[in-house]
Amino acid sequence: MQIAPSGAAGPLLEVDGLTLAFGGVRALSGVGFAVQPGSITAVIGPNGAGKTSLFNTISGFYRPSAGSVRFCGKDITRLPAPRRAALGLGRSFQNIALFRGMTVLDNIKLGRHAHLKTNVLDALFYMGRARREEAELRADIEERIIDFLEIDHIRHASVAALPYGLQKRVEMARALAMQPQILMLDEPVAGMNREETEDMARFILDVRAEWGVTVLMVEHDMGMVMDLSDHVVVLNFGEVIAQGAPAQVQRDPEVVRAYLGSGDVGDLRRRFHGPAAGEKVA
Ligand SMILES: Nc1ncnc2c1ncn2[C@@H]1O[C@H](COP(=O)(O)OP(=O)(O)OP(=O)(O)O)[C@@H](O)[C@H]1O
Repeated sequence: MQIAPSGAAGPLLEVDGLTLAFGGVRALSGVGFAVQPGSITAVIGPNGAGKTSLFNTISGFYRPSAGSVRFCGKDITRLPAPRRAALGLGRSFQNIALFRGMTVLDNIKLGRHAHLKTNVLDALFYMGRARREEAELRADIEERIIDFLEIDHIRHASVAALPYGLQKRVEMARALAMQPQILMLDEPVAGMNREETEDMARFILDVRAEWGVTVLMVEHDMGMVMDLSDHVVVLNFGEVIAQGAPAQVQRDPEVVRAYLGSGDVGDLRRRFHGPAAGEKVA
């Protein structure tokens, strides 16, 4: 099942020479990589490496001082964030950005509004079409996204009352309701326990397999990154220091150095694979 066509051949998203500074701090320096349609691409890097700055620049919240962002072959570098969302760039946030006083269903509906074809004038003069779209919208949300993410039982619950793992899932549902071609997930399993992490990993794989949505994520959980990703981009101090297949990136000496302030190679191995059987973690 695919909710949006993947568009032009070639990379779905291309970032080239992206540079961003906050006063004297260079958050991004000439960052470049491509996201292939149907792939799962992960951006990793130590704290402060520039991952969130990169996400905010791709989705249009920050304006880069140099470089470009191309989506489906089109230059979108100067496009405001809502236009990018309407084109098919959906995203979730590191700190959940849901309307906590609203229900799950209402939060998801807000995501879908980025895509409604009816504008205000249309709505005034062609109420029939608006109502049809509303009905389709409800069916779409209820039958597909809610079922898919297994949140049927909480559709009328207030978001504020939900456990963290479920709130993250609702945020993903809202992003999916935008019918994105690419789903950008900012730390999708941060703060989750092992079971919640495994559930979310399964949903990410299913989003790609069943909905044909390309995934770009920032994530600190190295086990998940290495298990799920086709392509890994490593940032350090705002620069891409390595990129490639997970196995290739793990062996890269620059990546090892970037992650190893302590010089302890075992630390990196644990970050990538978790503790070995019987191993005590300090
Ligand atoms: N709004 C801002 N104003 C000033 N400096 C900022 C701002 N946002 C980020 N920075 C700086 O830019 C650099 C990159 O930060 P960023 O948050 O993008 O890194 P990150 O890789 O996402 O870190 P983390 O893993 O801790 O979330 C850091 O030096 C940070 O202090």
